[in-house]
Amino acid sequence: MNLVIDVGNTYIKIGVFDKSKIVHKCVIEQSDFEKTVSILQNEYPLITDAIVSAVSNLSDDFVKSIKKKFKTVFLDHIVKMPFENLYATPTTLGIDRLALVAAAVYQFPKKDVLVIDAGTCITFDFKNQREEYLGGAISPGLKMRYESLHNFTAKLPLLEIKEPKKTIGNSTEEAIHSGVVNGVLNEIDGLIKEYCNIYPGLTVILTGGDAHFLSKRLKNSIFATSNFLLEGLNYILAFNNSR
Ligand SMILES: Nc1ncnc2c1ncn2[C@@H]1O[C@H](COP(=O)(O)OP(=O)(O)OP(=O)(O)O)[C@@H](O)[C@H]1O
Ligand SMILES: CC(C)(CO)[C@@H](O)C(=O)NCCC(=O)O
Ligand SMILES: [K+]
Repeated sequence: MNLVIDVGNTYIKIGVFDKSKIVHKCVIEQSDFEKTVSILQNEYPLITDAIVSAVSNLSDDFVKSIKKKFKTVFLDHIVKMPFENLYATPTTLGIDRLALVAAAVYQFPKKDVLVIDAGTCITFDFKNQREEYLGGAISPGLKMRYESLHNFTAKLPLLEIKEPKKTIGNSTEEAIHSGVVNGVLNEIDGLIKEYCNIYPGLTVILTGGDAHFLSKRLKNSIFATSNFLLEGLNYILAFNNSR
């Protein structure tokens, strides 16, 4: 069994996989990591291997504690990937984006796929039918947009994410919800449309912490899935262990 760990910008997401099937998933704060891994180890004593993807530098203690317990792959720009990376600056590409593209290659081989990950940031990542990764886009996530309106102004309150009641926001709160939520929805719908103009048979995946909230409100047809990145990491682990 495999322990699959996605260290995001805000949370750590952990999946336990039995071959290609996810049997357990949790989202935790960074500070609960050690405790959670011990609990999982007791619950799933058959875990032998682990893979870690991190968007930031991991502490030496973190690396040591995982290595001691499992045979571990730390995803970096050198680990072998099932696609060709045509990003102009491949070594600055986010590790999480590498994992998302790997998931797209395994689940939708020989297809044009756009992966949208709505988390701390919203990332767009495109791979074509030839399994070439071309790049995409990075923009602020929902929570970040609410926070930046508050942080960079004197008067705007910090609001929790909420569906706007109307397009024409008629109060400060409604105007912010309309701007942030409708802004993100129109951005996603608009970019999907632009990609579809170039790649008519495009498959669109929406994942990340805000995928569920957004998917119900998007015009375009998409696959919404919360485990896409973890599945990508599990595939990369299998791919590298079989070599
Ligand atoms: N229980 C929750 N607490 C806080 N934010 C949440 C929660 N559930 C969903 N979210 C949303 O999830 C987003 C955070 O993204 P995600 O859960 O994908 O993980 P992350 O580690 O923060 O980000 P990433 O993986 O993109 O680095 C925020 O924009 C927030 O609106
Ligand atoms: C964009 C984020 C922050 C999204 O988690 C991450 O993928 C990252 O730090 N990327 C590095 C820059 C890049 O991908 O080109
Ligand atoms: K993201």
